[in-house]
Amino acid sequence: MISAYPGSAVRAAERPLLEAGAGPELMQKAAYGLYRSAAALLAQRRGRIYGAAVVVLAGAGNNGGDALYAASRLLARGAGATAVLTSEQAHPEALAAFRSNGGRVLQLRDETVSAALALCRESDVVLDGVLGTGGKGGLRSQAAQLAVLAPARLRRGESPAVIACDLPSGIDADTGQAAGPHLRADLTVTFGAVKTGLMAGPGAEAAGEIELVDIGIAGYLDAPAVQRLENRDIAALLTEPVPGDHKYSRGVLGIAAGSETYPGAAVLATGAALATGTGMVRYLGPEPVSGLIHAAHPEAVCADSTVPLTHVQAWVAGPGAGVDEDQRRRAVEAMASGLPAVIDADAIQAVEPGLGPQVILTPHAGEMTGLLNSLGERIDRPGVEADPLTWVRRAADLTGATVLLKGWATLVAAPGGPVYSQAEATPWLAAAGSGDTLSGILGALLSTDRTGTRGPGHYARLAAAAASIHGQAGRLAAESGPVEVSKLPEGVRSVMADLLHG
Ligand SMILES: NC(=O)C1=CN([C@@H]2O[C@H](COP(=O)(O)OP(=O)(O)OC[C@H]3O[C@@H](n4cnc5c(N)ncnc54)[C@H](O)[C@@H]3O)[C@@H](O)[C@H]2O)[C@@H](O)CC1
Ligand SMILES: Nc1ncnc2c1ncn2[C@@H]1O[C@H](COP(=O)(O)OP(=O)(O)O)[C@@H](O)[C@H]1O
Ligand SMILES: [K+]
Repeated sequence: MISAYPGSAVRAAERPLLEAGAGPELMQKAAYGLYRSAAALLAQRRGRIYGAAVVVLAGAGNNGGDALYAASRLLARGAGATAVLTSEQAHPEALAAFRSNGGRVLQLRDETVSAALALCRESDVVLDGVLGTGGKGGLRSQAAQLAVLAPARLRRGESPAVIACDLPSGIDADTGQAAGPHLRADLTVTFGAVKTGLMAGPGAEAAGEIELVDIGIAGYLDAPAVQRLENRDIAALLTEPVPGDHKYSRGVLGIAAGSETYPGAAVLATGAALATGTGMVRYLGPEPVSGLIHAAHPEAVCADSTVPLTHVQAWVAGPGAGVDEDQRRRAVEAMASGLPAVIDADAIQAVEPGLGPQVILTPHAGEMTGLLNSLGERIDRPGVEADPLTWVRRAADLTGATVLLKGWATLVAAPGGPVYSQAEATPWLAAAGSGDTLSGILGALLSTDRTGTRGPGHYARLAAAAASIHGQAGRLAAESGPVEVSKLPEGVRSVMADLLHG
């Protein structure tokens, strides 16, 4: 489990140590961790550190100090380094150490911006030490022009690799918002604790990989604000059949999805649920859709019945439901059933406040915007995308349901409770029908759930697990080319096999 804390909480945890005079020691620990990561990356890419070209973007504060000290260590191993100072001030001791190890300095001004960008582009690694947890708003003045730098992962290039010191400069350490221009990284080396701003929204997109450097403040932190499940956490949530099982005891999933207009959604959700290991799918919907489901998945049991007359352990309602009135009624019945229920796509329009955490809403940003406005908030889609952490919490609190907000980092909030962020996905998953498979995966996890846990956050954990399995299946599929959503269940089966037996 990865735990993340707002930048403000990390600063508060550091305070007693700073007051006790441990500031320089903390900075050396941070800088050493940054140096180690940069050295490993350089060794991997070019075989050795000697002769590497390093650029440090250094702001006025301690973030610049960390980056300058890290670069000093690279200088000591034979790298060449230039510090681009984005402010008239720089951390004095760190800059002195950098100079005395042979580092060159370029003051960023209007007339040196293009030289600075050229230096970055010709370098092997750029250390972003412009702003850290002390940053307010986006990059300003000439530093804003550095935001055009694209990390190697976004250019499919070898160099320069961009390493963010603590967090990408210009990103809000608490929310992940980008109030203005910001830098983007291949790797973020973060100090003391992962910041929540690296787990959500623009911050998650800008961070790249995340590495945590322990600087000895863990004992001063309270409960995390956001968590991320790792595979061992997900494995602990999964249920395997045991010798005495029969199809009903393994868990039956009811799926009320698809319509004459959008029949495929039901096929995709069913396929994904079966690949995740539900014992049985009972499908409710119109005959033409049942026919397609039977053709693709003969094991599914289909009827044109109602939710109360159908015996299952969990529901999925909404994918591809369109304006089908029967499917809408089934979604409302599923929400009222008291059973775990995934409410997706068109069914989200039927949501009313007063739900319980066993109801899991799975909007994308557009559906989230509609939901929030129907609940009295005034927010547009760009507003949701800019600060998804705030809005996913708000939606959970307003509805009483668990809310999963899809995106590059998928966020899950339990009402009044924990928040999870999963970022295993690939942008190849931004494809029609991809969300339908996510609801099938989540439905299957809910139907087979035998952990016996019903405490706060349990449904959020299962939803986070589903998002991770979906994301990992997408990554696996993308290894052999563009993702064909109808083939995604094959990836889901492999990911499940690894989780269960890996
Ligand atoms: N406090 C500590 O104990 C430790 C802090 N560390 C590092 O220190 C960082 C925090 O350092 P600071 O508090 O000095 O803050 P920062 O280095 O994040 O930046 C603060 C400076 O930038 C200016 N500034 C703020 N927003 C700006 C903007 N939008 N455009 C231009 N200038 C802006 C401020 O006026 C101030 O001079 C952490 O992120 C981390 O990298 C590490 O050395 C570990 C220990
Ligand atoms: N840029 C992205 N990077 C990674 N995953 C993404 C991205 N955009 C969307 N996804 C994922 O793809 C899925 C898309 O779901 P959704 O928009 O509901 O699709 P549909 O309604 O067509 O089935 C979600 O799981 C979402 O998290
Ligand atoms: K930074």
